Amino acid sequence: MSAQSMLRLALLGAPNCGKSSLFNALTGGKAKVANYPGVTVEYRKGEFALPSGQEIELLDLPGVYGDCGHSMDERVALDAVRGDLDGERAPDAILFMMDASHINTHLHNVLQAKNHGLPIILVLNMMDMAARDGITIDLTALEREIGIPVISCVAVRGSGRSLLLDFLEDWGGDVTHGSAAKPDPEQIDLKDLQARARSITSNAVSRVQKAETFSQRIDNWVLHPFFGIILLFIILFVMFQAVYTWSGPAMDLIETGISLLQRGAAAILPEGLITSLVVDGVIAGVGAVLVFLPQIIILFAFILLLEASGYMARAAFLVDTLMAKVGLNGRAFIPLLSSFACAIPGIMSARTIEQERDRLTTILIAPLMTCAARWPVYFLIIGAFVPAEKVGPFSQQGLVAFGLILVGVFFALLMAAIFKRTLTKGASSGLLIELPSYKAPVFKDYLIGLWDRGMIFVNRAGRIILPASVLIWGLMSFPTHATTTAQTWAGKVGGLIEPILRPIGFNLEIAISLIPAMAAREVAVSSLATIYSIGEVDTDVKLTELIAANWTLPTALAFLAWFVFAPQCLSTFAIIRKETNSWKWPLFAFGYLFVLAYFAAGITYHTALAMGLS
Ligand SMILES: Nc1nc2c(ncn2[C@@H]2O[C@H](COP(=O)(O)OP(=O)(O)OP(=O)(O)O)[C@@H](O)[C@H]2O)c(=O)[nH]1
Ligand SMILES: [Mg+2]
Repeated sequence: MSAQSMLRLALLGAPNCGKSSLFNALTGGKAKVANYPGVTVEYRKGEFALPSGQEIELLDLPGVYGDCGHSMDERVALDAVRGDLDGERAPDAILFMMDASHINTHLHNVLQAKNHGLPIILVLNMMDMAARDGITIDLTALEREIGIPVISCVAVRGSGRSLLLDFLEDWGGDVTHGSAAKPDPEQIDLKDLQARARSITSNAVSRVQKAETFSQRIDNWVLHPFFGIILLFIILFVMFQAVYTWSGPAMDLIETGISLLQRGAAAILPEGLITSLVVDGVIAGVGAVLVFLPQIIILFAFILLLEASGYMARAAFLVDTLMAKVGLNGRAFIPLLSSFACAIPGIMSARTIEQERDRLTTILIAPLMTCAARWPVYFLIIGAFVPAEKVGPFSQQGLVAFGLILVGVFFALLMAAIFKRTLTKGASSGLLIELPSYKAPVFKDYLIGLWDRGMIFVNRAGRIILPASVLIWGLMSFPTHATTTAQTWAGKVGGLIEPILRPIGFNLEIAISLIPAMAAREVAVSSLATIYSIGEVDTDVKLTELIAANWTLPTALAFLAWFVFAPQCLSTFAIIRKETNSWKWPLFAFGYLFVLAYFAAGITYHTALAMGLS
């Protein structure tokens, strides 16, 4: 079948109604799915075929609340439907999706969407949730009143999608042949549209009067002004404790594996440069980062659970007052929280913020959230200098990690307050967020999500850390007559920036490791591993032990302080450049983060020295 006759359908609808879930299920796509509004901020294409052979190209779009496109993500969705996206034709028809459990508040949106002038059907998703909440919908009456086909759906279940697929068999043919009905437009103003929607729902939707829904009952506690905050704090605290206390055995296993591999390679390969390249360069470098995989998995096991359950949006609601105090838009919470995985999706999800200035403030502070690439650095230094003991029932290392994250958050809030009073002055609006219903995670999606996060970490080891380790090994190994690090090529390159870093307590090895860390922050760890492995004959000595033996405590603390700000991630600046469409803001972000990192490291170093730490 030619590309021309492939049917292009767009998934339109309010945020969090299940568009990406359906998209993934039908096309085998990997769009991010989570239980809060504003997950998808960019369009995505995928394909699938109906049993009849009809091929369909499906567009997953960001959620929209109407047809105005107040924020950047909404504009992407509306442009896609109107055929205004660069290099993309308009879709042939619209699958308008709606969360059936929120039909009363959302119905006017589908009436408005009829104005796009494309064949359209209403996919009433989450029928299972509607049933849980005691909502019954008369689909025939609804269809008659709105004047377009209405299909019920449970996107996350195979059986829940079958009605939709059956319907598409016939309708798809009609759309292809141009015989599918185009709806009559409803060119009336929003108020009248809402009134009409109300009258339709009063005829077609009935609701068993329950005193409180399941979600409301839980929210009495979760959103409580006092207990709610305590619960949020406990959740975050337990998360970081778990990262430390549960990861031990798996880490030991990986460490043993790596050292066996090193010994095996040393035994098989001929003595000399090749062995050194494999053992000290590749295995030591890549292994030094891979050993933190268990921690990353545990961290994401928590984050994904919070995202899927519907708690994330509640957390945003709880901290809204605090955010407003520093002048941050309530919508900034979710982009900032996403930045704990990586600043790049975080910065992109700032698209959900309507006010341009607030979006910019959020983008500028997103790199201060502790991204997954910073974890290996924290783990390494904490592992080397903080004893693995308990303070009461708590892991001391977990407490320090939690502290570092809070420092990052504190500075993010501080910088936001400063930016909002200077660069990005202007009123912010409060948080208007629709709280999703609580849901148990879809187990398969949860595991896939966890697997994907783990693979991102492992792939980076292959794509970035491996070449960087080979590079550092090369620079460290030549000229072959060099007897000290300073005499090697790496030493010469590192020596260029070392004088700038010496006043803040950094040694030559750190200076060298920071250069390839421009590619990814965790490369600092793999580079240190390679640098120290080359001088070390015994492969069983752990990197933490080498660092503990070679660095003073003030240097280690300064290094940690540097990484709270860690300006050096090139991909972050590339995405800031793209999202702000200017060079000014990435350069500014780099500049301010660099100054902060430098002073934080310097102050930490000299304070530690003055306190007599060594
Ligand atoms: N119980 C139930 N949960 C569903 C159903 N469809 C989706 N979900 C869940 O609803 C949440 C939101 O799903 P998404 O697919 O991310 O929603 P979206 O419309 O793409 O959201 P945005 O990208 O924010 O616009 C996720 O937690 C899904 O697992 C359904 O039919 N039943
Ligand atoms: Mg989505």
